[in-house]
Amino acid sequence: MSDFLFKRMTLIGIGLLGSSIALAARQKGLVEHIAIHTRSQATLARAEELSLGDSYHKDVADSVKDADLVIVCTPVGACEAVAKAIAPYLAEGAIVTDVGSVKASIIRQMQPYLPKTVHFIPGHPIAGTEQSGPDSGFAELFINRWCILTPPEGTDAAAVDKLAQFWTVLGSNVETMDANHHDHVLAITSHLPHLIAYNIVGTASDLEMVTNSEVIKYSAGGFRDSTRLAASDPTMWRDVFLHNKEATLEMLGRFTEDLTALQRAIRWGDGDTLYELFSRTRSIRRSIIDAGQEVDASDFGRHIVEGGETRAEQLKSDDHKDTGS
Ligand SMILES: NC(=O)C1=CN([C@@H]2O[C@H](COP(=O)(O)OP(=O)(O)OC[C@H]3O[C@@H](n4cnc5c(N)ncnc54)[C@H](O)[C@@H]3O)[C@@H](O)[C@H]2O)C=CC1
Ligand SMILES: O=C(O)C(=O)Cc1ccc(O)cc1
Repeated sequence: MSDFLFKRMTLIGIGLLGSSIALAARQKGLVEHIAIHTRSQATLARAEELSLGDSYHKDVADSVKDADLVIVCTPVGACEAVAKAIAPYLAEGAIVTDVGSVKASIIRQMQPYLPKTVHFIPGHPIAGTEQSGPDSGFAELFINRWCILTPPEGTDAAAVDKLAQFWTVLGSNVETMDANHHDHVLAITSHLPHLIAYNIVGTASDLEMVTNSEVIKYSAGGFRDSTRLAASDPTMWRDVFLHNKEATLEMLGRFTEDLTALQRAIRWGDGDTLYELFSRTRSIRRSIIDAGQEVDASDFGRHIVEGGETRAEQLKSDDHKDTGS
């Protein structure tokens, strides 16, 4: 009997998430063989240079043959095409999962094409950085992070347990959730913050009275910390918003109303409203830090930034500075 949890893991897409899974699964001895397919020949060649897998496949059908675990690590918008392409070649009993940042759309895109003989269990590791591509991966990405599984009704419980075990060994805390609920939660905790970061950079770059070089020069005044997410991959985030349209628009509507209330308070010199909100939000933000969600495994992969501090160190010291009343 082998000790491997899976004999052959196929990764479709080998960017930040795919390469991190490859490195972590190898480090933990979870899989015997790692097969890699990705759309671009140059990326596949780079994955091979980095020795991320054991076999590299131009042909997606070829990559999934005999796999007992298939993880789709492409942008969300590619998942329907991937499901169509792999469906006829999947081994009976294989677990097919993904890492996409939205979940209901993944089920709509993939489930109709996948045979009933496989276990389809959508997943989302809430773990990442603003980097992308096969060079950006690192084995510690998933440590102490949540991984949400959204198995459709009727999914085999033993298969869900086996996939949960995979993520647990990679260091994650696993939770199962309804896909629609996932999409609402992530709309506010992840998708809206990214949209705001993209927007604030866009607004700043369009200003006539402030130059781009001034924005860069004086970015320590809040701009840098609040806009890191705007460096994230444009294809990935285009797909997230197109595929989590309803929940994002709902959260954006709420956000816009609240922002209008703040605009009003500033216009009318209503300091009490501003003070009350800022006090409440400060204590919420501090409780997130206290819960240990801020300085996380993804900081292992971050580049050292100016001044020799990592993002984690910066955040720690910034929070420290913040403690005055
Ligand atoms: N970047 C992040 O922080 C996180 C991303 N995710 C999700 O993980 C997925 C992948 O994201 P990243 O790894 O960051 O993206 P990435 O841009 O680093 O990598 C995507 C990979 O997919 C490949 N690809 C694109 N279309 C393809 C197709 N049709 N067939 C095969 N390969 C294709 C690309 O060549 C690339 O290798 C996305 O769905 C994203 O929503 C989930 C958690 C965190
Ligand atoms: O860089 C960050 O802080 C992120 O928020 C990474 C991230 C991006 C997308 C996800 O679905 C989950 C995590």
